[in-house]
Amino acid sequence: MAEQAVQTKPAIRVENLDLYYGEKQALYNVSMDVAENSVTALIGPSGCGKSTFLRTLNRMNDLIPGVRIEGNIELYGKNIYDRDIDVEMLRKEVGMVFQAPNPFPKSIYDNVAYGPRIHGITSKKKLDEIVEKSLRQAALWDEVKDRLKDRATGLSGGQQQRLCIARALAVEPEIVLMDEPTSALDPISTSKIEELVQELKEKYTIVIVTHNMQQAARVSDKTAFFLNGELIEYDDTNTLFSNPGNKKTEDYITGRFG
Ligand SMILES: Nc1ncnc2c1ncn2[C@@H]1O[C@H](COP(=O)(O)OP(=O)(O)OP(=O)(O)O)[C@@H](O)[C@H]1O
Repeated sequence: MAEQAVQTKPAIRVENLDLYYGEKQALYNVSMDVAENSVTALIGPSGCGKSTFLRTLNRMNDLIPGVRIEGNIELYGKNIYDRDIDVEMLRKEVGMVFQAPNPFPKSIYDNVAYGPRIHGITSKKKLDEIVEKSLRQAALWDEVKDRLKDRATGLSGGQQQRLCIARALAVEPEIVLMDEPTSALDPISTSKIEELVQELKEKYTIVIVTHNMQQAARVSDKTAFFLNGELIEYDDTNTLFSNPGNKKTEDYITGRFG
């Protein structure tokens, strides 16, 4: 019997996605599959729709008045825009890390324990375990283990961003969305986050918006190039950067515009 190729289901499947802010269309017929345990980078010039697209994946655009979405987004085969979707649960499954580190004005411990507490975990022992595990996963534990009760806002910018990653991981998401997570950070903190992204894909599926093409090339398995709300090219990162299939991609990655 002929050997059959193993078909792995994508973690995320986007089909024919259009998004409008009022009258203005910001995404045009975007389709994309994202494989589990991979890093996907979204690149493109300012205003091309990268952040808008990222936010559709955990329905963060729902919070913006006048947004209209057509098309389908499935997470493990389930349409996340179905009526019966619990958006709170969706955002637990699909965590998010933002451009500027935004820890709560609470202790380091309470920042990480925040999500688990909201989801009903009260046992001190269990919370201690989650806090330690999440901080370890975010490569921050050793730096903060002796000052968990200190205020998070006293950490450096890079540490705050790793804390925000730990906070996102504490509720055990499947997918982590990152919107330019290093744009406010110095080069050393940036490389720490980049290393971390590589480690995290063992357990999580990561979609990251970046302005920095070198960063996309360093951290991602697949890259999606957006222009004026359209997905122009989506391919293995090596292929997209070394042998782009579209002239517009080539012009962008060689710095002809952007
Ligand atoms: N809340 C909003 N209301 C109306 N229009 C918006 C809103 N957010 C974004 N847009 C518009 O949608 C388009 C895509 O914006 P988006 O922020 O997704 O692009 P981007 O590629 O992430 O840009 P940048 O790299 O500058 O963050 C732009 O034309 C932008 O002006």
